[in-house]
Amino acid sequence: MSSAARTALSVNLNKVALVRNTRHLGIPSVTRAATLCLRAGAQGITVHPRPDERHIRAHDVRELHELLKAWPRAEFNIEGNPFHNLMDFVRELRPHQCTLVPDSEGQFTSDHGWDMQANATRLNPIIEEARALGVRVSLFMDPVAAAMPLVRDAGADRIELYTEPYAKAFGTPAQAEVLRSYAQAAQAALDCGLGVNAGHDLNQANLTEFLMAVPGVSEVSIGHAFISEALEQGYEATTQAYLASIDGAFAPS
Ligand SMILES: CC(=O)[C@@H](O)[C@H](O)COP(=O)(O)O
Ligand SMILES: NCC(=O)COP(=O)(O)O
Repeated sequence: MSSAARTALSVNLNKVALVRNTRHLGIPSVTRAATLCLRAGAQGITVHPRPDERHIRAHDVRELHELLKAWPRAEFNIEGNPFHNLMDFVRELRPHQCTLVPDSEGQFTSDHGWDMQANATRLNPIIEEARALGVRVSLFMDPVAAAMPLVRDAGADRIELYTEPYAKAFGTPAQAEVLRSYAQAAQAALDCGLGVNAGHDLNQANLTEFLMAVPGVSEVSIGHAFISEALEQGYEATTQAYLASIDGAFAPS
């Protein structure tokens, strides 16, 4: 195993809640999904409580916060737009990490990072408030190296690289060039003293090559593919498969 710090797996449970919400029966259970993934070795849980509550609802966030008290080594990451409902959860629950995402209220899914030229000034007090509450702050970002000093100057602790463009390029001739942009953005973030997270459309097929190419990834948050695969393999086997994919990136070459 290389000396590089191992990337943590944070399982995003949005899609468990999405299925749960289609009946008034409370199943599949979000908290049971979290328990099974944590038992299998996942290092964290992520949720994105969108304002329209299409999937994760406020009670899910509170129930997961309570559940995670029994898992002191696991982290709770709450994602959202800080100018919508995210800060209410940050102030009430003080999760280990909040990830600020520039989504509109009705957006189909997250599909871009912050424009720091346009938003750094209004983000700074939000970031300072969350950090004063003891919450690590990560900004959802496109892989643009030149933006990383602006993230640092805004006071954030980490970035989360938005990885859908990589997922789309995976397995195509464009993969190597796209990966270079992620590696350069990650290195620029590290050079600014920022931590590096990554997420969106990562899966068992594309994760290892991403982590082998992109330096210093502290955490990957994975949901849609993970839950899709868990429907077939189960939570335990799926968690173990992702942990093995992460280990594969750090195995001696
Ligand atoms: C920010 C991001 O890329 C994802 O974490 C996001 O949570 C996906 O949201 P949906 O699950 O609503 O597509
Ligand atoms: N921040 C990314 C995340 O939490 C899950 O994204 P996805 O795997 O559902 O695309």
